[in-house]
Amino acid sequence: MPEGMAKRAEAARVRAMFEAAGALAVEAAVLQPAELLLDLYGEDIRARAYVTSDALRGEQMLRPDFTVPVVQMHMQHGAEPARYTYSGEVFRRQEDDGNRANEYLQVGYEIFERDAPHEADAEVFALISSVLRGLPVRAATGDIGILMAAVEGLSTTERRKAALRRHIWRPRRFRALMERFSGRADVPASRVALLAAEDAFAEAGPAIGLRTRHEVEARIAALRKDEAAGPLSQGDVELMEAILAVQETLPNAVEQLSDIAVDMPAIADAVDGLAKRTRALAARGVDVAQLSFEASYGRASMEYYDGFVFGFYAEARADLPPVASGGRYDALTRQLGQGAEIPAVGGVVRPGLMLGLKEGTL
Ligand SMILES: N[C@@H](Cc1c[nH]c[nH+]1)C(=O)O
Repeated sequence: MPEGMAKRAEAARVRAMFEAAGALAVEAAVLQPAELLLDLYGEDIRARAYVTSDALRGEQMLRPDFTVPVVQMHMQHGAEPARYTYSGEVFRRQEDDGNRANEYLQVGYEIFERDAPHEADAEVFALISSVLRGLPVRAATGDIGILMAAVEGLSTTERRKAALRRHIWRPRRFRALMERFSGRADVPASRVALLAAEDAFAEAGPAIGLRTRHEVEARIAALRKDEAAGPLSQGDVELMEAILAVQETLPNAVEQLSDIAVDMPAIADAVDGLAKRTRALAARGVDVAQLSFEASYGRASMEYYDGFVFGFYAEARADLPPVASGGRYDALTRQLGQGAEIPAVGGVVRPGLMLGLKEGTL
């Protein structure tokens, strides 16, 4: 059988498994409205989407995934509980590695469910595990919700928290901000001079930028306020570092994070959610004692994730993209919900990679 057909047959087989688990099969257009949807993916995908323009419809993009169009479709028809499956190509530019496909098949499963989010998380993970059973893959898990709660729990200004929240997805930038806010990195001399100046405009020369004088003044005022807020405490910095360093089997991670939560109560609910998810996974037969959890995992993927995140990787081929991946995206349903929202979680598998692993042709 030609390779493309074999992949399609594999995709159909997986989709049938997702339908058997209770999902309704849906489709999404290949061309999606970029102006409306592209920002929801975050920086990485925004840079990698194929965007083109259309005189009638404005900017269009080749769908970079199905989750966003499926959420949009679901929220247009109310926000009731539902389960969906889909199968088809997604398109992402590859900038660094020419061997990685820029067009490939995904088969996905999405759950919209109000009650017991940990049960829905476990359902998606266990279902995808069962689809991959027998293949040489290992799983990795994380939880973006714990990082978001940790940022929320810092004793600092709302402005600094917002900056850290935005950069959860850019670990190096996040670290640099933590250093700056804690006073460990020097403030650039030009910034010190600007903030100390009696009249910041005195030696500024003529206005040549696009910002108005009023906007520049507002920015300087915000920077002064930020400086006056004082540094993040050493304790906060250490707690954040301790969280980011958690890399353990799932039960040990729950234990470590519970210890940290004693000193940072802001993460207690999120850690409780992790403990519940761990029990729900075990109840579905997942060997949680062998499952790895990394607090920093998932910080480079879709920026719509805000809770559980996971991926399955070919054991002997660290160079390959994940064979399956997914996560929770509650806030995305609110962003597309026109006032409505419903917690949601899902994941995809790549039938092309599954087949390659099965046949040893990767
Ligand atoms: N859409 C995600 C996978 C996913 C599905 N549901 C949740 N996450 C991706 O393409 O990477």
